[in-house]
Amino acid sequence: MTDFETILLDRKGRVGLITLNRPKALNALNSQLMREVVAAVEELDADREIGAIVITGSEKAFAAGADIKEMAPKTYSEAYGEDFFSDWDKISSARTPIIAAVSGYALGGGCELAMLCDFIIASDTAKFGQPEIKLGVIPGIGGSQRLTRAVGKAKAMDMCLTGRNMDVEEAERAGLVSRIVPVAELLDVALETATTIASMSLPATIMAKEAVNRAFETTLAEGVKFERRVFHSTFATADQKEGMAAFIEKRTPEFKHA
Ligand SMILES: CC(C)(O)CC(=O)SCCNC(=O)CCNC(=O)[C@H](O)C(C)(C)COP(=O)(O)OP(=O)(O)OC[C@H]1O[C@@H](n2cnc3c(N)ncnc32)[C@H](O)[C@@H]1OP(=O)(O)O
Repeated sequence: MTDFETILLDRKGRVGLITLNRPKALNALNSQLMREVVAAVEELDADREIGAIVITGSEKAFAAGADIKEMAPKTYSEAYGEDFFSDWDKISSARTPIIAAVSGYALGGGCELAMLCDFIIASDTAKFGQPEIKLGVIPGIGGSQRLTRAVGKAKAMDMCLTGRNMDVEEAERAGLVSRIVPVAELLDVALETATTIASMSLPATIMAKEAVNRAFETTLAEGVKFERRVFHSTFATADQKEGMAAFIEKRTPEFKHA
């Protein structure tokens, strides 16, 4: 396991928990934190004993965005030359389901990190925003694309052009957040949810994630065809036999994740 300084990595049964841990900077995403989050996701994703991942921050801030102090002096040729922020794409390539457990500020890169996860469970104190416009830039980790897909053009334009924050009720109504829970219960609910996911057949959860994500990248007809082919392939797994046998025998399935 890698040593981490700006995140904490725990394993809780079949769930991997990544906690952003730069409290003095409200979890501002500097290059070290970014490297560590990507490395932790890759490590957990490669571990067949892990069936779901939770990424969380502190009560005050999931993350207040990319580290403005680190980023401010960058030149165009540095940003372009190093393909600044492209490493974050590795999070969306993870096959294991990832839940963002968001409390407090999820701004700029913080909102984008939450949207790189598969869904967001938020506390009643969560605030989401893409305030980059106020800094003279635009989102750079997919905010203009993923926010638009999540909440539609009108709200995404409003957020990206004014830089205003959404409170959690607005975010839930708009479809950015799957559930709102009291702040004191956020981590427990996220871990319980992740444990539920991790108790399902791992091949089936990976296939379900891939199928839902395909909906954003293809036509309806192609997406339905993709889903059907993947559905057919579940009949090659031991877990399909076990899941259906367990239903018929009125018992809890014992998935082998194979
Ligand atoms: C990835 C891209 C391309 O999409 C771009 C981005 O993500 S750009 C960044 C977008 N985020 C922001 O613009 C939010 C910046 N932060 C704030 O507006 C405020 O900090 C706040 C509203 C979230 C919270 O305000 P407050 O409670 O008053 O706390 P502060 O005193 O402002 O902050 C405490 C401490 O944290 C540092 N901090 C906060 N955010 C960042 C950040 N994004 N980068 C670097 N540092 C940040 C802040 O400077 C304070 O530290 P000190 O200066 O006191 O040492």
